[in-house]
Amino acid sequence: MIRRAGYSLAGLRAAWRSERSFRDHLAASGLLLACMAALQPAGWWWAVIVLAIACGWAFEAMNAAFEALCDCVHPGRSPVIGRAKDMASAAAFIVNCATAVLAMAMALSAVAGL
Ligand SMILES: Nc1ncnc2c1ncn2[C@@H]1O[C@H](COP(=O)(O)OP(=O)(O)OP(=O)(O)O)[C@@H](O)[C@H]1O
Repeated sequence: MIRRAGYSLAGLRAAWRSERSFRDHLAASGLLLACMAALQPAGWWWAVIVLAIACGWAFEAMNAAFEALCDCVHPGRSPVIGRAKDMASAAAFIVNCATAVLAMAMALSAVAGL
């Protein structure tokens, strides 16, 4: 159990070091959490947004792992690899868009006092 958690932390470190989009994502998450601390939305918003942020991190990590695997298995250019990477990127993009919509809804409801 502890050994497996160590592998996971090593994976997080690798994603942090090698993937700019992963670092950008963590920075955006910190900013969103800081906005929430300032806006003080209803308690359930914290659960929803933290879950969305965690999904975003997970998808970014999976996307980074998939890209690394593609580059290892097929180092040269290939339209199939390009499409596969685009689709993995689209998966992370969808989660990030959903998080952005939730963040806007949270901000509106906090400002409106709901
Ligand atoms: N081997 C390849 N063959 C063809 N197209 C590729 C290849 N590698 C990357 N691409 C294209 O370049 C895009 C960016 O790929 P790259 O591996 O550089 O990811 P990245 O810059 O880290 O992107 P992300 O922000 O999604 O992490 C891919 O989505 C794909 O369209």
